[in-house]
Amino acid sequence: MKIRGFEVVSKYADQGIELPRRQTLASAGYDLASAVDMVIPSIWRLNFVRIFRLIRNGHQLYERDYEMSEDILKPILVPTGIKAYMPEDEVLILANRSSNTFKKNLALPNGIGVIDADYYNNSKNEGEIFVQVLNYGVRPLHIHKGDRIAQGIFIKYLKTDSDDPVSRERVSGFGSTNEKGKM
Ligand SMILES: O=c1ccn([C@H]2C[C@H](O)[C@@H](COP(=O)(O)OP(=O)(O)OP(=O)(O)O)O2)c(=O)[nH]1
Ligand SMILES: [Mg+2]
Repeated sequence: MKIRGFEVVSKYADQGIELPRRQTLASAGYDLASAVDMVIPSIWRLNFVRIFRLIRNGHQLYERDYEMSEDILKPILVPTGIKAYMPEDEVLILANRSSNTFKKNLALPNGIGVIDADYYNNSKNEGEIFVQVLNYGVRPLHIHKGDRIAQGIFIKYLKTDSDDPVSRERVSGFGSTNEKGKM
């Protein structure tokens, strides 16, 4: 019987994606790895672009410059090629690995990632888990396919006496339940 677990999303089938594992008997987190090779640019460099625009515009920041720099500064999404299923009253919490901050200057800007049970197999991206990251080091960070990037911890969550969800299902993720739907 299926209760909770991980699966490879169909986009990455037969691409050698391994299912997340715990490293030791008493490790809480299942380590999630990057599904691709990619470069995470340094936020300093990105901020430099913003400052450069400021100077170029004679210290007058136009609305479009704000918009552009905000776009540039969006966190990078690292695909994992993995989806997680679990009972409705559970959630998979994505947490950073301590070694990411100590060795790689890599932060999860959302603090923790919340992977809802109903994200699994959603019609937009099949429930693929993405790890939001920011590289606060000064150099670009090269990530290789298979590098462990975050850890996922399954936990049960509680509901209030007057619990009344707005909708019965989710469409996708990263702002899908937002009325403006812009994420
Ligand atoms: O680091 C993350 C955080 C979230 N998600 C996916 C799973 C989660 O179920 C969905 C929605 O996340 P969340 O509820 O944190 O974002 P939101 O901004 O509230 O979006 P939504 O309106 O879709 O709930 O996005 C990830 O893949 N990685
Ligand atoms: Mg949400």
